[in-house]
Amino acid sequence: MDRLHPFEKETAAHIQRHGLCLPGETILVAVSGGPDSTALFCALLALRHLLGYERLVVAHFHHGLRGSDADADERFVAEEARRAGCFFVSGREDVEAYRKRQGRGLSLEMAARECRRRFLFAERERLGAHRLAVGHTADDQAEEVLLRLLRGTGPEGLAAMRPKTPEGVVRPILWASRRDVLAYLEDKGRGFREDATNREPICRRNRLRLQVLPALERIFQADVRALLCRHAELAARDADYWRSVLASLWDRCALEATAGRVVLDRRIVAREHPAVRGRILRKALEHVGLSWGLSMEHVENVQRLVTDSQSGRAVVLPKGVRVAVEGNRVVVASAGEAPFPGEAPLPEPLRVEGPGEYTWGPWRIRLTRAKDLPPPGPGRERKIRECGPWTAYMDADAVAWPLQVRSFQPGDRFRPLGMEGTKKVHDLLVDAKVPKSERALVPIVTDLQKICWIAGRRLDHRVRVTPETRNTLKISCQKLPSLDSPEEVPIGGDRSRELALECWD
Ligand SMILES: Nc1ncnc2c1ncn2[C@@H]1O[C@H](COP(=O)(O)OP(=O)(O)OP(=O)(O)O)[C@@H](O)[C@H]1O
Repeated sequence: MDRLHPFEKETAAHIQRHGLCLPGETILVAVSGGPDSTALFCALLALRHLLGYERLVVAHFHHGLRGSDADADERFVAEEARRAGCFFVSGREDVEAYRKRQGRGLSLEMAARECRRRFLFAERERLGAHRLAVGHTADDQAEEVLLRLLRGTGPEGLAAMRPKTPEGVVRPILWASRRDVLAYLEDKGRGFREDATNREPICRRNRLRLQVLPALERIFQADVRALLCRHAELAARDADYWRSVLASLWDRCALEATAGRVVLDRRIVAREHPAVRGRILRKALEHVGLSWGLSMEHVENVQRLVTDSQSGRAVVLPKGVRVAVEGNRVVVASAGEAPFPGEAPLPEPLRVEGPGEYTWGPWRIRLTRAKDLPPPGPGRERKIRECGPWTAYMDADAVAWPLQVRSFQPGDRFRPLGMEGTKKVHDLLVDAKVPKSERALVPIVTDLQKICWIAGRRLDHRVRVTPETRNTLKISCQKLPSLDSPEEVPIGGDRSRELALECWD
């Protein structure tokens, strides 16, 4: 122990304090070649005998970005592993291609992270490693706390990165600042690779690191990073407390909990303090798969439903999740599940990659390249005017692919064709007297950015066909016959005129 560097001693203490690894385990160390993960690898190597690991395996992921620099990073890490006598594994994926394929509006940073995680977890599984060690530091933690605070994640989110996660990811140098890391590497005479993009203010995280945190430290004349890390520790302690409170409350109030459906005892939930009620409702929403994309307003709406609404009322949340109150029960149902017995489940969102025929709920949706439109002029205007409310023509070049067909979600807004400002979709449906029970079945066509078309109602201004439009998409919806209403919804109707006139405003 005496021969250990202070950085290594501190890392050993952190590992032991949080129970990050046990003797006899195999650890997969994720090494980018940057200073943090190089220091992590170096410290874990030095602690190998003290902590009694069975094996250290080095994993490196090549993101297919940054050209020859990334090749050199891979060679550097492979060489470090070879010199230390450790087994080395590497993986590679074209992140840009992955991002395009996913079409979820992922940033390059997010796509890189997803690809890297997939690779690291798959390798851990394949090699039977017990832990996956990553080189996050206290500086990364401070950035993460600030990012989450500004994203409005709520108190639990401020716990940010934990030293150890339920999936077996461990962060042995989460205690260390970047300054500690650099001093350690210098003392050990270890080189590392530098990613030049880390020094450019190209994404929010980099801007926080390079501009905001230094400014805050100047203004407050304090170690703001350490204060933010302290917040994370306190928030983690509170989050652990809440977890145990919620577990026992869940046992009392969850009457049923399957993969897509949770039924809670409304009397118990309504009696609780709003802070507890909000958390138990969030837990139920997480249970049916809704953890991201929930705003505070969504949770407030659900709270109000539980405390103030009459039986039979429901609210629709992102991803088509519905919460309904029925007598003394609160039913939380995922998109494919029905909240009330006998009620049709909401259709799952439908991804539309290109022209073709699709089915979404009770609708047949046809998307074609509009070859039937005459060139710009009165003929084209007439054609659009006469297409009826269940068909729309859109400027194909104004659309960010892929399209999606989904139900109305609270907070949905769009700019109806011909209007100056935006309008709430909810208000549009209410004004159009669409019965509440049918609102969720109105097909809403969106692209990667926003709403494009509300079938039967309005097109969004952004995707309208103009005299400059070169490529046009034609989309139409037709209701499939059902046992209750064997008639198909007629195509056409009074709104066709209105729509076409708006088109040329
Ligand atoms: N290309 C990669 N291959 C393997 N592991 C990686 C790679 N990129 C990141 N990691 C792991 O994820 C951790 C956090 O990644 P992040 O991009 O935040 O790196 P960082 O804080 O700049 O660290 P480093 O200085 O090690 O690059 C890294 O410390 C490392 O353990």
